[in-house]
Amino acid sequence: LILHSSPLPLYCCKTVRKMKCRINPGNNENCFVPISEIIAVEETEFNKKQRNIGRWQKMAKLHAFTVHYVKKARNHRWRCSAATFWCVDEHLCNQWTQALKELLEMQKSRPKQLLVYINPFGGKRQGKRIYEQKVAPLFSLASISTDVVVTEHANHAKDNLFEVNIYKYDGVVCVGGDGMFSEVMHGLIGRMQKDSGIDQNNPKASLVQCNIRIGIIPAGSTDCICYSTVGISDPVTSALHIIVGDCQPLDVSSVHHNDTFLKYSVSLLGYGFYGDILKDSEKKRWMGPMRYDYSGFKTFLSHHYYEGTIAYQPAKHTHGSPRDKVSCRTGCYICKQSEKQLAEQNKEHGLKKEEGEEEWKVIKGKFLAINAVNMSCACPRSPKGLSPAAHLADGSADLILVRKCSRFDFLRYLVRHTNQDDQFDFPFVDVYRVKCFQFTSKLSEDNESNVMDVGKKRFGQFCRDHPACCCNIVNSTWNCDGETLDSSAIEVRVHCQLMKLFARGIEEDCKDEAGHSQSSIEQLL
Ligand SMILES: Nc1ncnc2c1ncn2[C@@H]1O[C@H](COP(=O)(O)OP(=O)(O)OP(=O)(O)O)[C@@H](O)[C@H]1O
Ligand SMILES: CCCCCCCCCCCCC/C=C/[C@@H](O)[C@H](CO)NC(=O)CCCCC
Ligand SMILES: [Ca+2]
Repeated sequence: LILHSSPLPLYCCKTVRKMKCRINPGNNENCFVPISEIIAVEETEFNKKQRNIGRWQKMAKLHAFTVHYVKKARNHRWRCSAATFWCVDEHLCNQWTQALKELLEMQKSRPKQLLVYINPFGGKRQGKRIYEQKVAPLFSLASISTDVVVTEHANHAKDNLFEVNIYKYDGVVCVGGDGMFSEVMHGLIGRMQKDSGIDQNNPKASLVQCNIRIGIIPAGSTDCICYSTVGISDPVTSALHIIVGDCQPLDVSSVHHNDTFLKYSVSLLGYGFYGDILKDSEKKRWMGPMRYDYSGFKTFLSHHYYEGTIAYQPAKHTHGSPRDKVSCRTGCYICKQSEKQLAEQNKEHGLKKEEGEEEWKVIKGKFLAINAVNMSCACPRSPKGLSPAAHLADGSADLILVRKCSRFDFLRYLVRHTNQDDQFDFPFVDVYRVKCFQFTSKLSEDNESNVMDVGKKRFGQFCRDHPACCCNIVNSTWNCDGETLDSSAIEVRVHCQLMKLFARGIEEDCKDEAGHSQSSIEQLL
């Protein structure tokens, strides 16, 4: 929709929230709105205030309609803006309204019915207010009907997803943080496997893709998944991505221990530093999002390292590397290629044979942190994330090994998560792009081979009681997307594009001076 240069005698006024378009066709300030970014079209009553503009004042009767559309602001923020058009010809006005409504009806990827779960206790406990004040009015404007469940306890959403008729919905929305998203994801993926007769406890099982998209309205403490897939943690922006029906496939890792399914992960699987932060911060939930800063500082000072063995299979199917200078962006070429290649491989060889044939690389050592990330893990604390070049949907994870080093060096490493310097450019940091890996701690290896004597056990207890001790005898815990895992020995496999989000990845910022996006010219009406 080109707002000012229509050949028809339609006029646009700067009504609801300033819109930079003019009725003068000679003016250069065009405003392009792709149909895909129109939120709604409404017949509008022309009130006295609006009529009271110069030459139109004398006209007898004016007919009008309003186009609500996505306005892209800076830093990936989206807002709902509106432009009202009017003319004297009622038939012409109706024709425009009808034509635009028909075009909107043709946008088949838009959701019509959503199931919404709100965690009232996530983050700063604002979930319910955020949904009611900022999101529900937009859904209603876009004629989306919703069934809303305010959760009453942890796992409420997950359990509910095994009971309801999920197939009548076009998507599931979670209002909360990464933990709430994880619940909904486990519910949906688990339900899909159950309905297809797939045993989640089999680490080699080919999981069934989940085509019901999840939308995240950020109201948590880290909101890493939202930030990494949209570029900002902002409820209105996320609601608009849901309304326009965006679709972003996402890799999911399955985590097993001895043929028992533990959890799925989409963002961070962290042992050592991030596991210890999480374990400590759980006791401080009352502090809200601040708990991570408190526990982060404490864990940094404790400077614990852990001994163990990692075995991994490199992700040979993907063209990218974790040291690339380019990041995953909307319509990412590498993600598309990986998807194609994996599909071909699976067709030719079958998954089991392929994995069985490939070599495993083994690394033993003492680590301050072992992090496996399926996406960059960008969040407001670290805008480029733990692995800036990680891809959302390439079927691989970046395995980051931070070996034992001095506190000062570890601090230098952490600080690089917040600036433009390369956090992998340290002799004590290694990063690999993998499709699966296994970890066993030295302690559990020793336990299994029965070499652990009583003295060591006592020493282990001593170290737990004295966090200032950096010794390597106690186990850490795995932080799986913000939840702790019970087992330290795990087996992880990345499932390429197992699920989909209402998002489009991070868009390249290409704003003109007026702040309008220049993309999607082909889609213009
Ligand atoms: N009504 C509820 N009462 C208690 N816990 C809940 C309720 N609803 C959901 N939960 C649990 O609360 C946990 C944390 O929620 P959420 O992720 O929304 O917030 P957060 O932990 O502050 O944010 P983040 O995960 O981004 O750090 C989730 O794992 C979820 O299982
Ligand atoms: C001197 C300044 C140093 C600053 C260093 C900042 C580095 C920050 C990196 C943040 C990476 C977040 C990864 C995301 C993990 C989420 O799945 C998880 C659930 O929400 N959050 C945490 O575990 C919470 C993790 C909180 C970490 C602080
Ligand atoms: Ca990935």
